[in-house]
Parts: sequence; structure tokens; C-alpha cells
Amino acid sequence: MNLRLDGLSVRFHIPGAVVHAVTDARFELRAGRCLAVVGESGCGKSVMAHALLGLLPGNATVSGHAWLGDSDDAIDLVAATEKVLARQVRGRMVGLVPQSPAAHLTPVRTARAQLAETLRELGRAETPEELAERAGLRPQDLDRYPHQLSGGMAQRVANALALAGDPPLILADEPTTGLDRPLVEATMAELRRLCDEGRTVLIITHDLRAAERVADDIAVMYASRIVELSEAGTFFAGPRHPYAKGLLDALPSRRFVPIPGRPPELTRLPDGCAFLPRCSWATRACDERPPWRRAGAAATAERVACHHA
Ligand SMILES: Nc1ncnc2c1ncn2[C@@H]1O[C@H](COP(=O)(O)OP(=O)(O)OP(=O)(O)O)[C@@H](O)[C@H]1O
Ligand code: NI
Repeated sequence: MNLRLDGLSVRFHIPGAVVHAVTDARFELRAGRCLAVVGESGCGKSVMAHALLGLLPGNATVSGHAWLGDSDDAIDLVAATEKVLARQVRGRMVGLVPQSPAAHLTPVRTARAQLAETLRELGRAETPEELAERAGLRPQDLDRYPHQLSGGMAQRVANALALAGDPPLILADEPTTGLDRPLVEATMAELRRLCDEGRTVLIITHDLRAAERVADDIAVMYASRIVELSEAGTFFAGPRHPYAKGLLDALPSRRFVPIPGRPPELTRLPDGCAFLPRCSWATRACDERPPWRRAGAAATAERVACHHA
């Protein structure tokens, strides 16, 4: 199932200010492909994912479109009513693997009870044991309460809940945070498998190594905007945006040099390029907002927002 974001923006209204959490996100993600969204903490990654599920708090305003489905019968997730989101979208069309799964599990109920309830809500005939097996859990793990589960087990329960309705689009928000390397590998391999079976997968991650392993495409977010969209091979061979270069250079396996400075406040974003104060390429042209322009070969959807890339 295709997902097409067309100018998706999210604003939070707080006393005396407006937080620009996501600004004008545009990309198309096709069935069978995996997109990794990367970027520093607070740049808007989780908010973008939650906007797709109608899971934002009351002080949020969402604009633009997020078309889910194939052109004729696509649903605009931004315009969809809560009833449509609850009955048709969440769990059935879109599965969310949440950031910090332990916090999303109900503390007083066993893993089995939570899987059973989700399966019942979705009207699935599958048993909790069958679902657990698909997510790599053993039957005996099902009798545990969330506090008795290790980080990796809690992650698997969260994955099982997200997969219960067999959704064609999976959003995984930091699915590997707190896991050790073997579990990171296993989780990523599982997401890749879901994708190879034809599902559409969007992963949010800080872990560029993990992204390199599984993603077909990389979207780099900075201060609420997507500033680069590249195929993974192109990206890891040489990203276009100076911020993306900075992210790669900061990796211990590469130059291990951090990007100087800090991202701007999302309540006070400049009119021009938000990366300007941290950028060694900046010129006067950067006082004007760089357009979201095509980059690379015409056959690709690659784009970048930088005057000098
Ligand atoms: N309810 C809210 N009201 C006001 N601001 C909010 C609200 N929820 C999120 N924000 C702000 O929106 C911005 C984007 O947050 P988001 O959680 O999407 O970041 P992120 O990129 O997922 O970061 P991380 O990598 O740390 O998870 C942050 O500056 C955050 O403080
Ligand atoms: Ni997040």
C-alpha cells in the first residue's frame, strides 16, 4: 500500500507560542519499500508518525495531506474522521511499533491478555500463541507482566501488537532503542522481511547503521523539515545536504566529529535555511529558504533542500 505525504505540517499551540513540529513534508513511499527517517532528537520524527494515525494531542493542528492506498481508493489520513481512523486505519491499515514499548503496555495485564484483547478488537481468528510465534516470542513469555519482560521481550510484544491486524503499512518509531546488538539485528531483519513480503515500512531511528542495513530510502529531517530524500546507497556513499554529511561524519565508524552548535528552537524558526548557523557552506543565498528540488538521476525521487548541494 502506498503512502504519499503532500505538504504535511503539524503545529502545536502552547501558551504564547507555536511549535513548528513538522513543516511541509512531501514524499511517496511505495509498497515493498522501507524508508528510514533520521535526524537529531526533537526534529519532528515521532510527531510526523503520530499525525498519520490521528494520535496527536488536542493542541495540535495538522494540515496538508497524507494519502494512504492506491490512487483510486486512497484515504487522506489528515482529513479522516476519528471513527474512520479507529475502525479502519489503526491496527488494520497502519500498525505502529511505538517508541519505548514498555511504556505502551498495560502494567497490570499479562502479555497474553494484551495480545488476546487486540486480536479480539480486530476481529482476528488467530490465537495469542500463534501471533506470539510470528513475533519471535515463546509461549511461556506470554504469562509475564510487562515489568517481568526484558527490553527485547517488551519490544517483541509491541511488534506482535502492531502486526496483529496484518497491516500493510508499518510505522516503527525507534524500534531498536535500548536493545543490544543481536536484538537490533533481529528486529531490523524482521522489519526487512515484512517489507520484502510487500508491506510498506517507515522506520524512525537515530541508528544510522541500522538504517543502512534495512532501508531502501533515507529521509533526513532537520528542525521540522525533510531536507534530503535519497536512496540508501546514494546516501551512504555521499549525502547531499551538509546536515546529512554532518550526521554521517559524527558516526564513530566514520570521522567521529560532531556537528557544531545546536538545532534552533521550533518556536522561532528562521525564514531561510534553518541549518545556516551551523553550516560551513552558508552564504547570503541561505537567508532565503532553499527549495525542495530534485537531485540525482531523473528516474529517482531524490530531493534536497540546500542552495549549495
Ligand atoms: N504536545 C506537544 N506540545 C508542544 N510541543 C510538542 C508536543 N509534542 C511534541 N512537541 C514538540 O515537537 C517537536 C518534535 O517532537 P518529536 O517527538 O517528533 O521529536 P523526534 O524527532 O521524534 O525526537 P526523538 O528522536 O527524541 O524521539 C519537539 O520539539 C517536541 O518538544
Ligand atoms: Ni521520537
